[in-house]
Amino acid sequence: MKPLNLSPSFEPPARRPAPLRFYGTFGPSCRDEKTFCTLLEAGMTGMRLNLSHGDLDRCADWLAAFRAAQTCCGVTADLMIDLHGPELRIGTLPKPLALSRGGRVRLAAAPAPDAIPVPAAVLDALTPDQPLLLDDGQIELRAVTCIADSVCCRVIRGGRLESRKSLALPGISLDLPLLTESDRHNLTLARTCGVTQVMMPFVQSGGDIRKLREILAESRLEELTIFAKIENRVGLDHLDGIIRETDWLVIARGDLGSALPLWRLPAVQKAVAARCRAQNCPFMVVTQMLDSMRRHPVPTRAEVCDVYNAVCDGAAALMLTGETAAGNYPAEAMRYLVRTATAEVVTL
Ligand SMILES: Nc1ncnc2c1ncn2[C@@H]1O[C@H](COP(=O)(O)OP(=O)(O)O)[C@@H](O)[C@H]1O
Ligand SMILES: C=C(OP(=O)(O)O)C(=O)O
Repeated sequence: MKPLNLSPSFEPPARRPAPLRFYGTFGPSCRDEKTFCTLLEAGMTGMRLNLSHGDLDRCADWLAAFRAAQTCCGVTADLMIDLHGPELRIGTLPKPLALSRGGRVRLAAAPAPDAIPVPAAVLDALTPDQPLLLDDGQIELRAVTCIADSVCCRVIRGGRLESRKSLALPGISLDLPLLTESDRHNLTLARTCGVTQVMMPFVQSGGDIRKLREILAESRLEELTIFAKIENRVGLDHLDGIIRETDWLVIARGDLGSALPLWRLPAVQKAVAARCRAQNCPFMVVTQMLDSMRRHPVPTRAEVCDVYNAVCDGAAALMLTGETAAGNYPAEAMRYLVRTATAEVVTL
């Protein structure tokens, strides 16, 4: 594997940008006024809508509840849209699929019973033995036979696969457009929906951010703050150019963790943080910060340490994803996130 062109630095942050920002993610567990009020009272400063799971117009009720909660609590919060962009995901399944180790499963471009729907570009790129990582690497498949419109895979690591989960093809880089048709449609709705910030997935170069700025300007959305997600090796290789162009950088550990051997992720996170600090670029750390709180009301010791370490490394924002979107304890998770990140330094 080519060495990453990043030198780690363990210098303490020059300054802690204040105040810290905290985000939750909309989803089935986080869509009513009461929940939003609890999150805002806990210190949340903004919500992110992941457009890979639904368009802005389909979330009108959620957005109205979020606005009502801000009025009720007397605060103003950010509304961030996370574009679909060139991210690879599986399509919609009629029902979740149970995949067992050693079993076989078919990938197809068109919906078919018991097949996983994937973009046609994925089928074209697959060759026998190519690994596929699904749902941030929870599930692993290996291509066995590849024919034009269908690929048969062996299940290496099984699990329960739900609709629209992430898909990574280690070692393969597909040339996909910066924005999808649905992204362009959502941008036309952004102003009326009160969007204040936009997250761009799989940023590959400073040029991607310049292009996004042009598109935002054409849509009269130039005031939106841009958050560039670093999610793969190409993004890491072009980090300086991306930092120069973006307003914020996002260390998006879900997809980034599938693009590298997972044990290298902590060192890469530290190195990206150091580069952001050196160039005075505010950055956000995201994904699985309090993942066990999807199922439990109290986080693990390792999770609270991860949150605090991210702040010590200079993160100016932290975001919860599945913990608020689809977890059982969204309010408790936000409370732990804010309290841990803002806990006083201890001198012994
Ligand atoms: N807008 C939405 N509509 C329905 N479900 C959603 C939405 N956003 C998120 N979710 C659910 O919450 C989970 C976690 O959210 P997120 O981390 O944004 O997605 P993912 O892990 O798929 O990138 C998603 O996998 C999905 O099940
Ligand atoms: C937040 C992330 O992006 P997504 O939820 O789109 O996978 C991530 O990859 O860490």
